[in-house]
Amino acid sequence: MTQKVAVLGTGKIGEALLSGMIRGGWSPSDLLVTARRPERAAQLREKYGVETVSNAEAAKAADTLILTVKPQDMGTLLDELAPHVPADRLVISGAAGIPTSYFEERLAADTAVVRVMPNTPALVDEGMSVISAGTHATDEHLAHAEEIFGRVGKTLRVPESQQDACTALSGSGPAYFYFLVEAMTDAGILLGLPRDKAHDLIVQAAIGAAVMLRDSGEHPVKLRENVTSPAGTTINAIRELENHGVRAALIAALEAARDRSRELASGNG
Ligand SMILES: NC(=O)C1=CN([C@@H]2O[C@H](COP(=O)(O)OP(=O)(O)OC[C@H]3O[C@@H](n4cnc5c(N)ncnc54)[C@H](OP(=O)(O)O)[C@@H]3O)[C@@H](O)[C@H]2O)C=CC1
Ligand SMILES: O=C(O)[C@@H]1CCC=N1
Repeated sequence: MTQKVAVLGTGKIGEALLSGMIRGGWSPSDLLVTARRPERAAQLREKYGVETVSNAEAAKAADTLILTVKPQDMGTLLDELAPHVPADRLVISGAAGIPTSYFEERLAADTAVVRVMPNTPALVDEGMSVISAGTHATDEHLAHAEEIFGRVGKTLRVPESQQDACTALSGSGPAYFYFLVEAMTDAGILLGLPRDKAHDLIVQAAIGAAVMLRDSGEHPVKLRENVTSPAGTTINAIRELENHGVRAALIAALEAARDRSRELASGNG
C-alpha cells in the first residue's frame, strides 16, 4: 500500500528523517513537507525534490503525519491542524516530553498517535528512535513508525512511561559525547598537541570505543579494564575522573534531562 507521509515543521530532526527516508528508498513523490518560512520550504524543495505544502494541506493529503516542531510550538501547530486531520490518520510526534494524551485530547476521537524520540545520528543512518503507542495506536501503527524511523538507524519500543528517561539517554545522548570530545580536545591542547591532531586522535578513540562497545559483546567495565594497565597511565586518569565526581555528574545530568522532558509535557515548557 502506498502511504503518503508528511513531515510537519522540518527543522534539524525533520530534515534528518526526510533525508534518511529518501536515502532509504522512499520516493520523494510519496513525501510532503511543511516549513514555517518560505525560504526554508524552497530550500527543502530544491535539495530533496519534495512537495512543500501548508500544514492544513498536509493533514488532508497524507496518511501519516510526523510532527517535528519544538514542544513549545506544538500547541499552535495542533490548533492549526486539528480541524483538518481525519480520524483515520496516524499522527507521530517526535517532540520531547509531550505525551500522546496531549495529541489525543486535541485531535478527532480515536486518532492513532505514536510518540517517537529520535536523535541526530539519524543523519548518518546511526540514529536511535524510541517508539511508544498512544491509546488508539495498534501494532500495525507501531510497525509503520518502525518502518519509517528504521530507515535512519535502530528502533526500540518502550512503554510511554519510559519515554522521558529515553529522551535523557538517547535523544540528548549524542550531545554528551560531543561535549566529552570537546573537553578532551582541550586537554590535548594543554598537553601541547595542535588542535586538529588532538581532535582527530580523540574522535578515532571515540569511534573505536563505540564499535567495540557495539560489536565485542564485552561489558564496558571489562573493556575499560583491558585498557587500564597496573601502575600505568590510564588508572591515573581514572582516579582523577572519580576524584572530580564525573560518574555522579553524569547521573545528575541525565536526571536533569529527564526532569526537563517531564516539564515539557504541557507543550508550554
Ligand atoms: N535536535 C535533536 O537532537 C532532537 C530533537 N527532538 C525533537 O524534535 C523537535 C524539533 O527539534 P529540532 O529539529 O532540533 O528543532 P528545529 O527548530 O531545528 O526544527 C523545528 C522546525 O519547526 C518549524 N516550525 C515551527 N512551527 C511551525 C509551524 N507551525 N509550521 C511549520 N513549521 C514550523 C521551525 O521553523 P523555523 O525554522 O521558522 O523556526 C523549525 O524549522 C523538538 O520537538 C525536539 O524535542 C527529538 C530528538 C532529538
Ligand atoms: O534538547 C532537546 O530538548 C532535544 C530533545 C532531545 C534532544 N534534543
